[in-house]
Amino acid sequence: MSVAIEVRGLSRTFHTTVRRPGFAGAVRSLVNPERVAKHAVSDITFDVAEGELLALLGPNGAGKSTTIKILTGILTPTSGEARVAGVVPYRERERNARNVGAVFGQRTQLWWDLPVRESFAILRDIYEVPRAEHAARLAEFDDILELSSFWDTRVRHLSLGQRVRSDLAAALLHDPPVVFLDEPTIGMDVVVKEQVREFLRHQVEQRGRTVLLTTHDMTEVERLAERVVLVNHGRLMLDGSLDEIRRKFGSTWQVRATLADPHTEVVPPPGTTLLRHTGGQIVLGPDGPDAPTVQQALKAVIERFEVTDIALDEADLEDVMRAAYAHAGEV
Ligand SMILES: Nc1ncnc2c1ncn2[C@@H]1O[C@H](COP(=O)(O)OP(=O)(O)OP(=O)(O)O)[C@@H](O)[C@H]1O
Repeated sequence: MSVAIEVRGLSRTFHTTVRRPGFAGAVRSLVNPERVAKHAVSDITFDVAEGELLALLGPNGAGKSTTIKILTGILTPTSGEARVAGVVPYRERERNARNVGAVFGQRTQLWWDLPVRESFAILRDIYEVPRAEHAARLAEFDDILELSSFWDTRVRHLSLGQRVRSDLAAALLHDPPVVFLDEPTIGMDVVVKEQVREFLRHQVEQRGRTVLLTTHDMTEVERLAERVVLVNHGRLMLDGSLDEIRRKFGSTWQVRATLADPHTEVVPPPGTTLLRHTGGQIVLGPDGPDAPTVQQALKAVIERFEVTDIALDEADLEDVMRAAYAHAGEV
């Protein structure tokens, strides 16, 4: 399979000046500014195959947006190389713009004072998309995103969910093979989130687009991505399938039990750890090399606590990622 996005040893350092505290410090900073280097992205290497949806994950400040900004041509790297659909984005910005669509969940690329449909028409003219093709694509997007109910409304009057759906359509109207989405569903309700996910699945599976997505929503990752790249402090910590991440950082089981008396003091059985304790419900997972087997754990929980209900679960992806981030922080 061909590679759509190639990232090789990519680094980006920002230099900022810091103000020293107090009046004397401010004067000193003016005369002799103290410059600090922030390594937002450090020596990152990964590929995304054509038609693949990859989730780029990491805690706040990990370097995800900086990576996407380099790949969309907004930022130039300090060192390293990147290619998107064969184009070096920061050297050939215009050529790259034809090959990529981008949605930054926090910002809009639409014209604030125009009805959505007029924004679409402007984009059609900018990208020189034939009218019939444009109309057909818009109808296809409308099928899933239900844009026609609000596309005569000015962008400034749209709700967040309507605005982001419009932004998604706008980003794909020129039929780019590669799509970058930086937290596209942030702040949306579950119905709109599901609509956006269905749209993305359709674009990847039916249209063969390549998608690089950042999100903090683990449900989204589970529903959409097969592969995940995890970054922290600007460095790549892991590149693998969700299954690999689960195997590496997830406990192999979780026992969920409801306590007969919610006020019971919970001391986990040896070799287990208390993952959550809300109301009368406890969730335990294995801890360390001497963790019990799942049968032993179930037996230990029943013996130790008076329970009204007990169940066995696969580890929750939120917990797996928390463990992965914690591990990444130690490296
Ligand atoms: N223009 C800039 N000048 C200085 N520092 C910057 C600049 N842009 C980003 N940074 C710093 O680089 C680091 C990485 O930021 P980035 O926005 O890429 O993180 P992120 O993974 O997208 O985070 P989040 O999940 O919070 O959006 C942060 O420490 C940030 O403060």
